[in-house]
Amino acid sequence: MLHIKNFRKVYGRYVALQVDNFIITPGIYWVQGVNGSGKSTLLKALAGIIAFEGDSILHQHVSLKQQPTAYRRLVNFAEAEPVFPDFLTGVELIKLFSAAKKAPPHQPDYYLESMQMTAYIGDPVSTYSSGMLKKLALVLAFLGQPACILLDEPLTTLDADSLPILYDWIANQHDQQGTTFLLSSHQSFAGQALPRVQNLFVEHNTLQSQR
Ligand SMILES: Nc1ncnc2c1ncn2[C@@H]1O[C@H](COP(=O)(O)OP(=O)(O)OP(=O)(O)O)[C@@H](O)[C@H]1O
Repeated sequence: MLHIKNFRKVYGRYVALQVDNFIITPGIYWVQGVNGSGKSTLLKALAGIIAFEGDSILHQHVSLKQQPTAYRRLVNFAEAEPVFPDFLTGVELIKLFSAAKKAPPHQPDYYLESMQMTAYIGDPVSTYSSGMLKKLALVLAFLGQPACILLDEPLTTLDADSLPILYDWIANQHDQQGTTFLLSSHQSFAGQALPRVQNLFVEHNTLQSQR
């Protein structure tokens, strides 16, 4: 359960997003909103990547503001358009994230094999296509034992073969670990392969469960 409390994000004088009190119960959520509505702002803030007023509290006691390290170990995030230092290889990034997230040994192997990434994962990320970078960002977001995984525009740049694999990862992680997912998109959800998806809307500079 994620409790968003007295949330306010301003860019200069512009109030991009305000969420007074919102509880996200365990589940898989499709966070929908038009371009510029504030989806990335919400996910980055909840991931602890950008500063905001208010707090995000996991499981009623792990506060992003009070226990930032513990919170960030439990809340994983993949950017819409991931950027990594060019000179690092996928393997090095996986090692870095595995250490930070305390991932069990060999946890990445399943993801790398199922998304057919083993042939290039040892290469520098400067040689990756946008889809290859996206897959790497998705693998990194599953490392450790996250209570919550935030995926910003997870479907963009993924090829048709990779989509059902990602849906399998999400469904298995949710069923086996109880991980909550927030998946943002400007489109309606159309992935029948993923059951029990609930809708959330970022509209009118706030987060709501109904239009
Ligand atoms: N760093 C920033 N500085 C100033 N304004 C920003 C910044 N980042 C976002 N904004 C503004 O905040 C609002 C929300 O942006 P955000 O990127 O969160 O939207 P989004 O819903 O993710 O959009 P998209 O679907 O196009 O990715 C927009 O009006 C945007 O112009």
